[in-house]
Amino acid sequence: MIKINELTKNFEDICAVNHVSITVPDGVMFGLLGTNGAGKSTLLRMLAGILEPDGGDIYIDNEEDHTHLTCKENFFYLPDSPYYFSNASIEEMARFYRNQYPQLDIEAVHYMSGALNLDILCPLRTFSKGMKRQAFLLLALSSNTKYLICDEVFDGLDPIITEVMKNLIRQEMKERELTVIVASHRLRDLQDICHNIAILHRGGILTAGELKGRATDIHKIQCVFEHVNLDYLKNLLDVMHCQRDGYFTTLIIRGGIEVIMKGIALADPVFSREVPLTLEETFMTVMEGTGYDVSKIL
Ligand SMILES: Nc1ncnc2c1ncn2[C@@H]1O[C@H](COP(=O)(O)OP(=O)(O)OP(=O)(O)O)[C@@H](O)[C@H]1O
Repeated sequence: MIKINELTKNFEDICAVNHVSITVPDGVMFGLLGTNGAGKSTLLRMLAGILEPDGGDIYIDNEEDHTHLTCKENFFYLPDSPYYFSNASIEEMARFYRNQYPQLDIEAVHYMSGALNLDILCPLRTFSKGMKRQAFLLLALSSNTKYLICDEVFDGLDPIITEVMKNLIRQEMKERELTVIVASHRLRDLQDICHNIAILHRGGILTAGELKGRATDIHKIQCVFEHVNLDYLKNLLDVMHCQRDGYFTTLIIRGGIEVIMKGIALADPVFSREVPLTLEETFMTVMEGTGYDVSKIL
């Protein structure tokens, strides 16, 4: 388990990460979402031990000093543009990574490269962007680390390979409790694989919680009213977004679901029910709440 407590990083007068606290349970995929410049990469780089925090603590499996060698063996950090030697192939990179990750499974590298139709001996510089991403993801998964930290994970992958990679990651999470922390803007790709998310903005956390549970405390309620009094509802509940479409009124509301449903019942609906909120809707609603111009994102 990773526990981040009040983590802070400044670059001169920019506060890139501002007192962020997050807990990442074992065996899950944790998605870090946020606008450009929100602080996602900086947070990941501190987790990977590349950047020194200015404040706060990182506990890995209850150990505070995660720069310790045994901890490093448990971390694979995959940056947005991974480094490789000029003529290196997948096989050479596997041998290089084996110095840091003695548990790296060379057979798995061969198997996955074959399954993905990647030439294991071909220089990586001749690969397309998506092929390079596949190569580094398979190297990362074969390294058998407990934690995989990715700055963008499915970027550049076509829809079929994205599904293949998701399945490989799911398998590793299930079989050996691999924990993946990923910063990404590809919300649709994260929707069905992330267990937990945190939305960052200007270095701080806007919301965090389980994606499928109700821990984010944002709910989407579809209602039909004979006579709707939106002002009444807005006074009663923290209505973040409201859309009317024919008979239907769709409300996105922050708060506990029981309180929300009781509040809606007071407005005397003909019909009301909670419907699932997509990751995009969660993100847009949270960002709208900060006054962010969401049209910049879409
Ligand atoms: N090495 C650096 N020197 C100075 N400022 C930096 C440095 N790295 C990041 N920053 C600043 O810190 C803030 C957070 O940057 P970061 O790269 O963590 O954002 P991000 O959420 O990953 O953004 P994006 O989605 O665009 O990749 C930005 O304002 C950025 O300009």
